[in-house]
Amino acid sequence: MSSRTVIRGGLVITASDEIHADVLIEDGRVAALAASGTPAAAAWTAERVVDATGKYVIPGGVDVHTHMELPFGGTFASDTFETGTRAAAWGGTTTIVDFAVQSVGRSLREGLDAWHGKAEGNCAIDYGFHMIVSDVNQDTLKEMDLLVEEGVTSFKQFMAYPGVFYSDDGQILRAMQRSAENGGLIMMHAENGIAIDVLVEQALARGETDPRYHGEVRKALLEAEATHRAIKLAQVAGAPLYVVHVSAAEAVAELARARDEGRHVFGETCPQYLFLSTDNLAEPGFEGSKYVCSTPLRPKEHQAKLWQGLRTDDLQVVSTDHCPFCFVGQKELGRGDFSKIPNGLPGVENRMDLLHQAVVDGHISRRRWIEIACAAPARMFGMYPKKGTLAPGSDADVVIYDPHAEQTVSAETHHMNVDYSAYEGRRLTGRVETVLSRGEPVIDQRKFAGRAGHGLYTPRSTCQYLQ
Ligand SMILES: NC(=O)NCCC(=O)O
Ligand SMILES: [Zn+2]
Ligand SMILES: [Zn+2]
Repeated sequence: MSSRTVIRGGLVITASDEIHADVLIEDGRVAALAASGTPAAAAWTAERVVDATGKYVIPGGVDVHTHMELPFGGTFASDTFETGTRAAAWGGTTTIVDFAVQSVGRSLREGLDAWHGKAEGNCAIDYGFHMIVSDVNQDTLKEMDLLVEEGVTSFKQFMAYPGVFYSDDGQILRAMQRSAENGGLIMMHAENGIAIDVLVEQALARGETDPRYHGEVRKALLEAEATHRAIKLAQVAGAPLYVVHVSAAEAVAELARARDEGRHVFGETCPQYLFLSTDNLAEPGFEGSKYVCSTPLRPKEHQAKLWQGLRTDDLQVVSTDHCPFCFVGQKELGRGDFSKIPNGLPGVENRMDLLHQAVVDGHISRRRWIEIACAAPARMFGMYPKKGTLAPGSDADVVIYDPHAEQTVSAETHHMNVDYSAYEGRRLTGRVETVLSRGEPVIDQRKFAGRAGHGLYTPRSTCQYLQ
């Protein structure tokens, strides 16, 4: 039996258009859009009519960098797929791409199966997977081909974290060569981890143990150097490259230069680098641990270059790198030694609102908001136009967004399973009102109406900027 919903009277915003239009949804997909008030739109009948007058009607957010339940530093990221995807929906995100992890000595398949096991039946919104490749060998390289065929088309490698996720330049080159052949996209954590470990050891020996030293040893120059090296390795391999969580102005410059040369090099940044800084890492007592992530927060001056990169398309995507650890019992593991603080910040619920605030503040346009948060991530990782836009045939992942509502961000009211907010007390203009996932309400007028298990696994095609 077919089910129909009509959303009436809102301003529909996609990456390319803004139009006062009604949206007809049939069987979980967008069936048609028509200018509000026209006879075509007026003729539509439906079981459910949503009034969006005075609101924005936007595609659901696509967050292509999350770490639900990630094992890190002797503990696990505190959001499960159930709690994390519910929180994502509250924040207007309707698709996540999380990172399955290959452990050293194990196969990609084993890691991927484990992540399917964690996610299946638990998600409130749709999800896909990238694969973290921690152990490049002949078997792994062959497995990469199979994963691309089955819809896991992107692989993260780490130039940081020696002894954990780290790959050396030879391993990186081999994986890049393979991805040049099989169409996969290498996602790079670009920091010189070997040099950073020397600086960590020296800082600790000087008694510099507070969280702020995490930012000092993970130098912008070592992010820039690794970014440059990754770009050159990709060039040698003839492979495209996507650099994750870019935080340093110097790294943006490396990306810009490569793009000016016409290379297939892409960059992602995250809200924490746009809205937070080393001032947060230096908060008194052990408060700074709440802001420990890698790449680290940078001095405020870097933010202008990140915004500029987002406006000029030297950076294409804003994702969260959502990787929450509670202050009590988890971040506290690093009291007396900043290198033992689990790395990562919560944010899956905050991204769409923070980026809307960037619209209000004049950093980006409304359409660029949708581009960097919905359309570009969907294209980058092979999900467009099913995800990331509102067009006939797209999944009806729709957010009714109130651009005038005021909110104060707080751990008291957020839905992420973590005991603090990185944005505590921040006043924001704009708020999610209703969220549909494939036509079904997940958030209905600020009440949770979804269910664990509604979210489906989404296999992906290869990067659509290269097709
Ligand atoms: N970013 C971070 O600090 N934690 C998550 C793991 C990663 O993305 O490197
Ligand atoms: Zn990383
Ligand atoms: Zn990450």
